[in-house]
Amino acid sequence: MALRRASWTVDGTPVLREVTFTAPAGRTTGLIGPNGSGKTSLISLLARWTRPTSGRVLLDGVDAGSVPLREFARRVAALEQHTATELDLTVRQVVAMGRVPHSRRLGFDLDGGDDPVVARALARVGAAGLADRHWHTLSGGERQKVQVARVLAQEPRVLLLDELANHLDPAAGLRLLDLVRGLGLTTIGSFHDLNLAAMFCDHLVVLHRGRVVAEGTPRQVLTPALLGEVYGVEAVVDDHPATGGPLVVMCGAAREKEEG
Ligand SMILES: Nc1ncnc2c1ncn2[C@@H]1O[C@H](COP(=O)(O)OP(=O)(O)OP(=O)(O)O)[C@@H](O)[C@H]1O
Repeated sequence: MALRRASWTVDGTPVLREVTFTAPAGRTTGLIGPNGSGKTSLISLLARWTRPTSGRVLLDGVDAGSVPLREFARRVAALEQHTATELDLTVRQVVAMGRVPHSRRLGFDLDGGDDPVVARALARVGAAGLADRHWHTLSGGERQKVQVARVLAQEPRVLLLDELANHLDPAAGLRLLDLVRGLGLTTIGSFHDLNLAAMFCDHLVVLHRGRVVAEGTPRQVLTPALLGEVYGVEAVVDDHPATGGPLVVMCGAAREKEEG
């Protein structure tokens, strides 16, 4: 999946500015950048929840907007940062929603009844025991796992993950990221935790005020100079003792510049 000079402007305010990058096929691309830099907005463009004001979103080399929606949903699955909390559905039904693009009938079996893909997806994220629970009774971390099961049930080729590690304890976050990486899909995810991004991504794209300001491997991108410029932090970048990749150690935040 790729963006070519994609911009998104809301009420005259540019949120994304001429963003261009290609997510390597079958690899994990991490979007990083400070609060408000445009990560969620970028995922929204890729997921077709919003349209670029100018520029293009490409899926397999063609304009993503020209791919019929059902076909698009068979190829691309997205995990939102905030999912509705008030759904009156069981967990199995939520995961079964991932099967909608594959259903031949109009409508679909909301119970996900005998669909083995639904059961398998729940088992893969360690949430089989939650299948009959009501969605609105789940904790934040349990919801996150169930949403991952939903996107797995969609059997996509491209995965878009906005803050996958949100709400998850360290072990649960690492397990889900391991699972996702092991799928070998083209994955694009946003991260606040730079060390998780470094561990799980082959490629990083750094956003700052809606622009791409750096791109490359975690080792190329995560430098003290870039972290200072983009995040306003003093940081040391060491070698991770387990992965051999970069390990970011925050030493302090520079004073915030006053607006105006
Ligand atoms: N629908 C909208 N209307 C107006 N402004 C918006 C809208 N969506 C996003 N923005 C603004 O665009 C900017 C980028 O927001 P976005 O949510 O993409 O950033 P982000 O990098 O995901 O931030 P965070 O790390 O805080 O989640 C922010 O200043 C936000 O207020």
